[in-house]
Amino acid sequence: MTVSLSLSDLTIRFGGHVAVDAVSATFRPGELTVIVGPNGAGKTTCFNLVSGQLKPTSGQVMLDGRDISNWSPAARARAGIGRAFQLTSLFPDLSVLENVRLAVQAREGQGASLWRRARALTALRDEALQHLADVRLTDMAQLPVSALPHGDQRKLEVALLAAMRPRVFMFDEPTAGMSVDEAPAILDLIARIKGDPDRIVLLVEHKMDVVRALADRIIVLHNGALVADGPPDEVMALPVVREIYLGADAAAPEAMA
Ligand SMILES: Nc1ncnc2c1ncn2[C@@H]1O[C@H](COP(=O)(O)OP(=O)(O)OP(=O)(O)O)[C@@H](O)[C@H]1O
Repeated sequence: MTVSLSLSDLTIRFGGHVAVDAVSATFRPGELTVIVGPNGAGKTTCFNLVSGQLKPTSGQVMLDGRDISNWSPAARARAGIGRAFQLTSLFPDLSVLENVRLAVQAREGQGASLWRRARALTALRDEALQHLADVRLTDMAQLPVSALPHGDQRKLEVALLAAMRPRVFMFDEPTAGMSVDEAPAILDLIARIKGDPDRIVLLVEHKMDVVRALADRIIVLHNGALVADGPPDEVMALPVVREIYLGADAAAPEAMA
Protein backbone atom coordinates (compact mmCIF):
# COMPACT_ATOMS: atom_id res chain seq x y z
CA MET A 1 0.00 0.00 0.00
CA THR A 2 1.30 3.47 -0.86
CA VAL A 3 2.12 5.34 2.31
CA SER A 4 0.35 8.59 3.10
CA LEU A 5 1.03 10.90 6.00
CA SER A 6 -0.65 14.17 6.86
CA LEU A 7 -0.89 16.63 9.70
CA SER A 8 -4.14 18.43 10.25
CA ASP A 9 -4.25 21.55 12.44
CA LEU A 10 -1.65 19.85 14.64
CA THR A 11 -1.27 21.79 17.89
CA ILE A 12 0.45 21.27 21.21
CA ARG A 13 0.52 23.60 24.18
CA PHE A 14 2.88 23.46 27.12
CA GLY A 15 1.04 25.51 29.74
CA GLY A 16 0.38 28.83 28.05
CA HIS A 17 3.00 28.27 25.33
CA VAL A 18 1.88 26.99 21.90
CA ALA A 19 4.93 25.05 20.67
CA VAL A 20 3.23 23.72 17.51
CA ASP A 21 0.39 25.87 16.27
CA ALA A 22 -2.24 24.48 13.87
CA VAL A 23 0.27 22.92 11.45
CA SER A 24 -1.26 21.23 8.40
CA ALA A 25 0.75 19.45 5.71
CA THR A 26 0.50 16.37 3.50
CA PHE A 27 3.64 14.40 2.75
CA ARG A 28 4.03 12.46 -0.48
CA PRO A 29 5.98 9.26 -1.08
CA GLY A 30 9.16 9.78 -3.10
CA GLU A 31 9.58 13.24 -1.62
CA LEU A 32 12.04 14.53 0.96
CA THR A 33 10.72 17.40 3.04
CA VAL A 34 13.09 19.43 5.17
CA ILE A 35 11.63 21.24 8.17
CA VAL A 36 13.59 24.37 8.98
CA GLY A 37 13.16 27.29 11.33
CA PRO A 38 15.02 29.19 14.02
CA ASN A 39 15.83 27.71 17.42
CA GLY A 40 12.65 27.02 19.35
CA ALA A 41 10.46 27.15 16.22
CA GLY A 42 8.84 23.80 17.06
CA LYS A 43 10.67 21.46 14.67
CA THR A 44 11.61 18.76 17.18
CA THR A 45 8.25 19.05 18.92
CA CYS A 46 6.57 18.51 15.56
CA PHE A 47 8.74 15.39 15.05
CA ASN A 48 7.79 14.17 18.51
CA LEU A 49 4.12 14.53 17.60
CA VAL A 50 4.61 12.46 14.44
CA SER A 51 6.69 9.69 16.06
CA GLY A 52 4.49 9.55 19.18
CA GLN A 53 6.73 10.86 21.96
CA LEU A 54 4.12 13.61 22.38
CA LYS A 55 0.36 13.65 21.90
CA PRO A 56 -1.28 16.74 20.42
CA THR A 57 -3.50 19.10 22.38
CA SER A 58 -5.66 19.24 19.26
CA GLY A 59 -5.45 18.29 15.61
CA GLN A 60 -4.42 14.99 14.04
CA VAL A 61 -1.57 12.95 12.62
CA MET A 62 -3.01 10.73 9.88
CA LEU A 63 -1.17 7.68 8.51
CA ASP A 64 -2.74 5.77 5.61
CA GLY A 65 -6.03 7.48 6.37
CA ARG A 66 -6.05 6.48 10.06
CA ASP A 67 -5.83 8.92 12.95
CA ILE A 68 -2.70 7.81 14.85
CA SER A 69 -2.51 10.90 17.10
CA ASN A 70 -2.96 8.87 20.26
CA TRP A 71 -0.96 5.79 19.28
CA SER A 72 2.15 4.88 21.26
CA PRO A 73 5.59 5.33 19.65
CA ALA A 74 5.89 1.52 19.39
CA ALA A 75 2.56 1.18 17.57
CA ARG A 76 3.59 3.93 15.15
CA ALA A 77 6.95 2.22 14.56
CA ARG A 78 5.12 -1.03 13.74
CA ALA A 79 2.93 0.91 11.30
CA GLY A 80 6.06 2.12 9.49
CA ILE A 81 7.09 5.39 11.09
CA GLY A 82 10.83 5.20 11.68
CA ARG A 83 12.92 7.64 13.62
CA ALA A 84 16.64 7.23 14.26
CA PHE A 85 17.30 5.17 17.39
CA GLN A 86 18.89 6.77 20.36
CA LEU A 87 21.96 4.65 20.98
CA THR A 88 21.04 4.42 24.64
CA SER A 89 18.33 1.99 23.56
CA LEU A 90 20.85 -0.41 21.99
CA PHE A 91 22.91 -3.26 23.39
CA PRO A 92 26.15 -1.41 24.15
CA ASP A 93 28.23 -4.54 24.82
CA LEU A 94 27.23 -6.30 21.62
CA SER A 95 29.13 -5.59 18.42
CA VAL A 96 28.03 -3.02 15.88
CA LEU A 97 27.21 -5.85 13.46
CA GLU A 98 25.16 -7.76 16.04
CA ASN A 99 23.08 -4.69 16.78
CA VAL A 100 22.23 -4.18 13.12
CA ARG A 101 21.57 -7.89 12.66
CA LEU A 102 19.10 -7.79 15.56
CA ALA A 103 17.34 -4.83 13.96
CA VAL A 104 17.02 -6.73 10.67
CA GLN A 105 15.79 -9.79 12.58
CA ALA A 106 13.23 -7.73 14.49
CA ARG A 107 11.89 -6.45 11.19
CA GLU A 108 11.67 -9.96 9.74
CA GLY A 109 9.73 -11.20 12.76
CA GLN A 110 9.81 -14.61 14.41
CA GLY A 111 7.42 -16.49 12.17
CA ALA A 112 9.83 -18.91 10.46
CA SER A 113 10.51 -22.44 11.69
CA LEU A 114 13.75 -23.11 13.53
CA TRP A 115 15.70 -24.68 10.65
CA ARG A 116 14.56 -22.01 8.25
CA ARG A 117 15.64 -19.40 10.75
CA ALA A 118 19.06 -21.04 11.05
CA ARG A 119 19.47 -20.94 7.30
CA ALA A 120 18.34 -17.33 7.27
CA LEU A 121 21.08 -16.30 9.71
CA THR A 122 23.57 -15.86 6.88
CA ALA A 123 21.10 -13.74 4.96
CA LEU A 124 20.46 -11.59 8.05
CA ARG A 125 24.18 -11.14 8.56
CA ASP A 126 24.75 -10.27 4.90
CA GLU A 127 22.01 -7.68 4.97
CA ALA A 128 23.37 -6.21 8.21
CA LEU A 129 26.83 -5.96 6.63
CA GLN A 130 25.30 -4.16 3.67
CA HIS A 131 23.64 -1.60 5.97
CA LEU A 132 27.01 -1.01 7.63
CA ALA A 133 28.71 -0.63 4.25
CA ASP A 134 26.04 1.89 3.25
CA VAL A 135 27.10 4.21 6.08
CA ARG A 136 30.80 3.29 5.72
CA LEU A 137 31.03 1.51 9.05
CA THR A 138 32.33 -1.83 7.78
CA ASP A 139 35.66 -1.40 9.57
CA MET A 140 33.84 -0.98 12.89
CA ALA A 141 31.59 -4.05 12.52
CA GLN A 142 33.23 -6.12 15.26
CA LEU A 143 33.64 -3.35 17.84
CA PRO A 144 31.28 -3.10 20.80
CA VAL A 145 28.87 -0.20 20.28
CA SER A 146 30.14 1.39 23.49
CA ALA A 147 33.59 1.81 21.87
CA LEU A 148 32.36 3.83 18.88
CA PRO A 149 33.37 7.47 18.52
CA HIS A 150 30.49 9.98 18.36
CA GLY A 151 30.36 10.34 14.56
CA ASP A 152 30.26 6.58 14.10
CA GLN A 153 27.46 6.30 16.65
CA ARG A 154 25.40 8.69 14.52
CA LYS A 155 26.15 6.55 11.45
CA LEU A 156 25.03 3.46 13.33
CA GLU A 157 21.76 5.15 14.26
CA VAL A 158 21.09 5.66 10.56
CA ALA A 159 22.13 2.09 9.67
CA LEU A 160 19.68 0.78 12.30
CA LEU A 161 16.91 2.93 10.94
CA ALA A 162 17.59 1.68 7.40
CA ALA A 163 17.54 -1.90 8.72
CA MET A 164 14.00 -1.35 9.99
CA ARG A 165 12.91 -0.33 6.44
CA PRO A 166 10.30 2.15 7.67
CA ARG A 167 7.87 3.67 5.19
CA VAL A 168 8.38 7.10 6.80
CA PHE A 169 12.01 7.96 7.54
CA MET A 170 12.55 10.73 10.10
CA PHE A 171 15.99 12.26 10.52
CA ASP A 172 16.64 14.94 13.15
CA GLU A 173 19.90 16.72 12.29
CA PRO A 174 21.54 13.44 11.25
CA THR A 175 25.01 14.92 10.75
CA ALA A 176 25.10 17.02 13.93
CA GLY A 177 28.48 16.68 15.60
CA MET A 178 30.03 14.90 12.63
CA SER A 179 33.22 15.98 10.92
CA VAL A 180 33.09 17.10 7.28
CA ASP A 181 34.67 13.77 6.27
CA GLU A 182 31.97 11.77 8.04
CA ALA A 183 28.82 13.58 6.87
CA PRO A 184 28.82 12.41 3.20
CA ALA A 185 28.25 8.78 4.24
CA ILE A 186 24.96 9.80 5.83
CA LEU A 187 23.95 12.31 3.18
CA ASP A 188 24.58 9.84 0.34
CA LEU A 189 22.42 7.24 2.08
CA ILE A 190 19.58 9.71 2.66
CA ALA A 191 19.82 10.73 -1.00
CA ARG A 192 19.42 7.08 -2.02
CA ILE A 193 16.47 6.58 0.36
CA LYS A 194 14.67 9.61 -1.00
CA GLY A 195 14.90 8.14 -4.48
CA ASP A 196 12.58 5.33 -3.37
CA PRO A 197 9.08 6.16 -4.65
CA ASP A 198 7.46 4.28 -1.75
CA ARG A 199 9.09 6.18 1.12
CA ILE A 200 8.36 9.49 2.76
CA VAL A 201 11.46 11.21 4.14
CA LEU A 202 11.31 13.99 6.74
CA LEU A 203 14.41 15.84 7.84
CA VAL A 204 14.94 18.52 10.47
CA GLU A 205 18.07 20.40 9.53
CA HIS A 206 19.87 23.64 10.31
CA LYS A 207 22.75 23.34 7.85
CA MET A 208 21.73 25.11 4.65
CA ASP A 209 24.20 23.15 2.48
CA VAL A 210 22.48 19.93 3.60
CA VAL A 211 19.05 21.47 2.99
CA ARG A 212 20.06 22.52 -0.52
CA ALA A 213 21.55 19.14 -1.34
CA LEU A 214 18.57 17.05 -0.25
CA ALA A 215 15.32 19.02 -0.11
CA ASP A 216 12.54 18.43 -2.62
CA ARG A 217 10.36 20.61 -0.46
CA ILE A 218 10.90 22.93 2.50
CA ILE A 219 8.56 23.69 5.35
CA VAL A 220 9.41 26.69 7.50
CA LEU A 221 8.20 26.84 11.09
CA HIS A 222 8.29 30.01 13.13
CA ASN A 223 6.91 30.30 16.66
CA GLY A 224 5.25 26.92 16.14
CA ALA A 225 3.34 27.98 13.02
CA LEU A 226 3.91 26.88 9.43
CA VAL A 227 4.84 30.06 7.56
CA ALA A 228 6.00 28.60 4.23
CA ASP A 229 5.77 25.29 2.37
CA GLY A 230 6.97 24.57 -1.16
CA PRO A 231 9.91 23.98 -3.50
CA PRO A 232 13.28 25.10 -2.02
CA ASP A 233 13.98 28.00 -4.39
CA GLU A 234 10.51 29.45 -4.01
CA VAL A 235 10.43 29.10 -0.24
CA MET A 236 13.88 30.59 0.29
CA ALA A 237 13.01 33.57 -1.87
CA LEU A 238 9.89 34.44 0.15
CA PRO A 239 10.18 37.75 2.02
CA VAL A 240 8.72 36.17 5.18
CA VAL A 241 11.43 33.50 5.20
CA ARG A 242 14.22 35.98 4.50
CA GLU A 243 12.94 38.09 7.35
CA ILE A 244 12.89 35.18 9.78
CA TYR A 245 16.45 34.21 8.92
CA LEU A 246 18.00 37.58 8.30
CA GLY A 247 15.88 40.20 9.99
CA ALA A 248 14.01 42.93 8.15
CA ASP A 249 17.04 43.97 6.06
CA ALA A 250 17.13 40.71 4.14
CA ALA A 251 20.12 40.59 1.85
CA ALA A 252 21.04 38.11 -0.88
CA PRO A 253 19.78 34.52 -0.43
CA GLU A 254 23.42 33.28 -0.22
CA ALA A 255 23.58 34.91 3.19
CA MET A 256 21.26 32.16 4.47
CA ALA A 257 24.01 29.55 4.03
N1 LIG B 1 8.29 19.29 27.07
C1 LIG B 1 8.26 20.63 26.93
N2 LIG B 1 7.78 21.42 27.90
C2 LIG B 1 7.71 22.76 27.79
N3 LIG B 1 8.13 23.42 26.69
C3 LIG B 1 8.63 22.70 25.67
C4 LIG B 1 8.72 21.28 25.74
N4 LIG B 1 9.25 20.83 24.57
C5 LIG B 1 9.49 21.93 23.82
N5 LIG B 1 9.12 23.04 24.47
C6 LIG B 1 9.18 24.41 23.97
O1 LIG B 1 8.57 24.41 22.69
C7 LIG B 1 9.26 25.28 21.81
C8 LIG B 1 9.71 24.53 20.58
O2 LIG B 1 10.81 23.69 20.90
P1 LIG B 1 11.48 22.71 19.85
O3 LIG B 1 12.55 21.98 20.57
O4 LIG B 1 10.45 21.94 19.15
O5 LIG B 1 12.14 23.73 18.83
P2 LIG B 1 13.12 23.45 17.63
O6 LIG B 1 12.59 24.18 16.45
O7 LIG B 1 13.34 21.98 17.47
O8 LIG B 1 14.45 24.16 18.14
P3 LIG B 1 16.00 23.78 17.96
O9 LIG B 1 16.33 24.13 16.55
O10 LIG B 1 16.67 24.70 18.94
O11 LIG B 1 16.16 22.33 18.28
C9 LIG B 1 10.42 25.88 22.60
O12 LIG B 1 10.00 27.14 23.10
C10 LIG B 1 10.59 24.89 23.72
O13 LIG B 1 11.14 25.51 24.86
